[in-house]
Amino acid sequence: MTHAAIEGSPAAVAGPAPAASRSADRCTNLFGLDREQLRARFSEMGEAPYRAHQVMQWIYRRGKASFDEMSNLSRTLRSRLAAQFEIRTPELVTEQVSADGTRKWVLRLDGGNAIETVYIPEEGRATLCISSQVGCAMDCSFCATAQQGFNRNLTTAEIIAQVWFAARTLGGDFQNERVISNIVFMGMGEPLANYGAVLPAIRILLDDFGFGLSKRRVTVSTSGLVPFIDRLREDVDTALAVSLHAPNDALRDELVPINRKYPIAELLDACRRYTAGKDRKTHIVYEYVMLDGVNDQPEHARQLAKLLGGMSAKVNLIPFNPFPQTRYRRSKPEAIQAFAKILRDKHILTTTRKTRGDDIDAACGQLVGRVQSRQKNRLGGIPVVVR
Ligand SMILES: C[S@@+](CC[C@H](N)C(=O)[O-])C[C@H]1O[C@@H](n2cnc3c(N)ncnc32)[C@H](O)[C@@H]1O
Ligand code: SF4
Repeated sequence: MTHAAIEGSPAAVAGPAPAASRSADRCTNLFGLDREQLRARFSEMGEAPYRAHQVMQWIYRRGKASFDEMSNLSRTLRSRLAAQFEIRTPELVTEQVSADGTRKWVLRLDGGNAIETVYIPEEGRATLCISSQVGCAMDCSFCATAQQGFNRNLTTAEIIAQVWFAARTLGGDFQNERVISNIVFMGMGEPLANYGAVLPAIRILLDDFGFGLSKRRVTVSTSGLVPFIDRLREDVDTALAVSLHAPNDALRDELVPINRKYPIAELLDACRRYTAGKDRKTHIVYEYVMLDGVNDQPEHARQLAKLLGGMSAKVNLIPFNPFPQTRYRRSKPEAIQAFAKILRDKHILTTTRKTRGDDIDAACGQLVGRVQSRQKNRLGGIPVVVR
């Protein structure tokens, strides 16, 4: 086992290459291959690359997971594909449906781990919240996932399988119905700490699923891994949400320990680079969990307004979602309103997140899945990714 510190090159935390990219694998899970990778595999097999596109259409536009059903491919090709590839659909452990229609699925992974995926239908949109890691090593003090520790990165295939599973379970036609209009990497884990698997997953979401997701409808939420914010902009430039949660370094060091590595000034510089040259309406959403008596005072709101003044920013206040053994409490509604008013008076676009699915522990930060043999590790107080 080696320990890769967050220090240094992005590759240090990108984790191992997803299984899907190791072309020597005998049975590659097709959920893990983006268009270019699949075309390359078809070329290696001596098959016309356009066939790769046909296969992807069966999987991501028609929701099929069996080669037998791919009727525009010859019998010979279908059996060659079955010998080299698999389409491994996830195994459902439990499904819970909230009074507000939110659905939470616990999906089993190899090795006894399980992750959680949440579907949130709302007026005019339907958001799927997906996981990127089993647990999380970032150790934010107010997050239930952090309490689980970190086990491993998800592969691209495991990320994509969540979306495919949700679309199939919701019973929609992948092509014609907007069963899923938005995807947010806000489930278990820090997506930018698993960049090597998350990037191809984003490409598959944008290029191949039939929902017609634009990059504005895919949101990567991060606790602030600065080098990867820059990489994301260069590579796919999706919508970005930043978990800020505090207006000064002293408090953020305590709530979001990665701040000790990438303090607020560095983080906001990366955010400025992310929005540079874009339409002013392209905001970064700054998430701010409202913790009673901790970060919810008028002084905090004034500091936050000063910090974000002049930036393409929208603040999303998230009422804290409690979990067993937490030391925090949710801010009082009056405190949240007063906080929002201070920001709005300073012309900062501010919304308060409606808590969804909390009766089934499916709200932000409540996802725990099942994390086997936790390997959370710390180096000088900075969480490290273990691989
Ligand atoms: C679980 S995280 C996953 C994405 C990424 N790791 C991040 O921190 O942005 C998604 C969002 O939930 C927030 N969150 C975590 N724990 C929470 C809690 N107990 N109550 C409300 N929001 C929480 C995070 O701060 C973040 O904004
Ligand atoms: S808030 Fe995000 S980064 Fe922090 S521990 Fe939870 S999942 Fe990880």
